[in-house]
This record gives sequence, C-alpha cells and structure tokens, in this order.
Amino acid sequence: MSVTQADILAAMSKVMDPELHIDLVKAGMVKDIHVSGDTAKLKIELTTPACPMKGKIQADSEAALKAVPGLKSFDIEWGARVRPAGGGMPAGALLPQVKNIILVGAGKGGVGKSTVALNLATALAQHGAKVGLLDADFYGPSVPLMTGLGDKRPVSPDGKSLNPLEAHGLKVMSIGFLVEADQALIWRGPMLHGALMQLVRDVNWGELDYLVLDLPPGTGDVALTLSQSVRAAGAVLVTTPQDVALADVVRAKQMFDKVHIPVLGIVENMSQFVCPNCSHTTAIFNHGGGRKAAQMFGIPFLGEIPLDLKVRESGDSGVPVVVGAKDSPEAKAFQEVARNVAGRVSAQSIKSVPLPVMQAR
Ligand SMILES: Nc1ncnc2c1ncn2[C@@H]1O[C@H](COP(=O)(O)OP(=O)(O)OP(=O)(O)O)[C@@H](O)[C@H]1O
Repeated sequence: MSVTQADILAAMSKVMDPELHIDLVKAGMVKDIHVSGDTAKLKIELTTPACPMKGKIQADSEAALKAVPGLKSFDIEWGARVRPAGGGMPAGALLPQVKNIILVGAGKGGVGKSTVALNLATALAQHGAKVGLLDADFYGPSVPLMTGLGDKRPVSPDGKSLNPLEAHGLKVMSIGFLVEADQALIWRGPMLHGALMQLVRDVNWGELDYLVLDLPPGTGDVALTLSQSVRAAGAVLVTTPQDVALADVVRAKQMFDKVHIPVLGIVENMSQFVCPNCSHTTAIFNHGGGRKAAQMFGIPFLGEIPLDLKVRESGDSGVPVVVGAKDSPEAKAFQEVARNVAGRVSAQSIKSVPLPVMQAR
C-alpha cells in the first residue's frame, strides 16, 4: 500500500498545538509534503522560534507519522515564522516592518520592569528572532546602563530618522540616549506624546519579529498614546509578590483593558531568594502573589524570577543575565518567561489571522 500526501496531512491534522489549541494543519504549520514510495519529507513551521511547546509538538508529530500505515521513514524539517498578531496586519501603518509589539508594564516603579523587558527581548533574540527593544520609560530610562550602551548616541543617516544602536543581538533605542536623565521627567501630555511617537516612528527598526517596549511605571499616558497609534500584540505585567505591588497590578490591568490592549500575562519578579551557600529559600517579598493575581484575572501566569544578586549585578554591568550567566536558574526563569510570552503572542496571531491551510493534491 503506497502512502499519499493525504495520509500525511490526515496524520498531522491529529497533532494539536497545545498552546494554540488548534491542529497543525489548520494552523497552517504543515508545509512542503513530498511522498516518495514509503518515505515522506515535510516541513513544520512553528509560529515562533521560541515556541514553548516545541518538544511536545516534535514528539507528537513523530508519533503521528510513525502510526501512518506503510510509512517506513520520514524526515521533518523544523522551521519558524513569526506571524503578526491582530488582524493579519503588522503593527499598523506606522511600523509596517514590525510584526509584534510587546509592551512591558508595571503598576509601580522599581519592580524590575526594565530588567524583565531586557532579558525577555534578549532571550527571544537568542532563539533566532529579530528583536528590538525600545525604552520608553521617560521617568527613569535604565536600558542604556543595562545594555552597556551607556553614553553611546544613535546616529541619523538623513537628518530625519535615527538608526537604533545594537547590543546583545538586539536593536536598541532609549529616550535616555536622546535627553539628559532629568529632562524627560517633567514631560506630560503633548510633549510626551510627541517624543514617544518620534521614538516609535522615526527609528529605522527594519524588519522585526518582536519590538519589546519598556513602558514607564503606572502612567496611562504612554499606553493611551500607543493604543491610538500602533497595534500592540499585548502587554506583559510585571509585579513583585507582595500585596501592595499587586494592588498596582490590578490598576495596571484595568488601564490596559480601558485602552483595549490585551494583557498577555503576569510575571512575578523578585520572587524568592535562594541562598547561594546553603540553597535555603526565603520569600523576602512573599511568594505566589503574581500567580494569584493571574488566576484572579483569568490570564496566564508567565513565570517567576528569583531575587538574586546576579540579576542586579548584570543590570549594572550592562550584560543581561541571560547572556552573562545563561545556565543560572535566573536566566532559565527569564528564558521560560520569553517562551511563554512568545507562545501567547502566537496565540493572539492565530486568533486573528485567516490561516493558509495546506490541501492534499
Ligand atoms: N530579580 C531580581 N533580583 C535582583 N535584583 C533585581 C531583580 N530584578 C530587578 N532587580 C534590580 O532592581 C532594580 C530595579 O529594577 P528595574 O530598573 O528593572 O525596575 P523598573 O521596574 O524598571 O524600575 P523603574 O520604575 O525605575 O523603571 C535594578 O537595580 C535591578 O537590577
């Protein structure tokens, strides 16, 4: 009995993407099926190179193909193509080459929003995605220090636009490259709007799979401006575990709801302290509040980042912990958050984009 392309498609249509809750054929992920006698070749194109479910999808695909009667061997080529979230269009007319904008916000300052934004962006780039990081934290831009770009200044090739700087595989732009630290503090309303739009619009980002945007804490001004000008894939909310910080998360969630930006999930930062000498765990700021808040809102919990000296030191030294100590538990926690965020962004894109489904010939 010879195997047909339809047999392969039928087998693959039984494999579910556990994150997207849709089978691989309907998700348009199965490509280029070639059958020759009792062997088959095909391509599976994941929706992000940082796919959190890659291992499971691989195992399930192989099991499904092994069950095809008459198929003796197969070869799967694995690839990834990030899709734009929201209506099948990239991040709006303003940024036609940017597929997904991910906002990183927090209800209050100092919870580690910039640290999460930088490590999230870097971890996505480590997976092979094209990533930009835009530091729009007008009231305390920390990305210049945290990326090691410090006093460097972006150049303009034409007197109108700016080239982003580059660090750790990221394209980077920060309000901190452009104005003195205390200058932006007084901006409100139209001035803030103008500066933000310049940062978004007048930077030569080129093609990006993800633009991670570090928002100022608490304020609705920037989120409002953004929601009116670009279409974000969603927002990641960063919190520390204790109740005071969580009350701010509730406010932040309400703010994003108001401006119709979907919240992708919650990250709990400074989660627990694990003593490097005796491995004893201390919940300095309590533990588990982020997960509780996620449950309360019915949104995903994206992961928890331990409180650790390495994270602080890496921020000060300009080398993110996912680069400088990539096998540490803290780096692994950030990598998990990045995979979960990429998974949620893919889920947004699958929700809104008509899928190119392969048909058997
Ligand atoms: N998990 C962690 N363990 C140890 N230190 C951390 C951790 N996360 C962040 N920090 C440190 O806490 C400080 C504040 O972090 P960060 O600047 O990322 O916070 P933020 O929420 O962006 O602050 P701001 O409100 O000023 O923008 C930094 O010194 C950073 O290195």
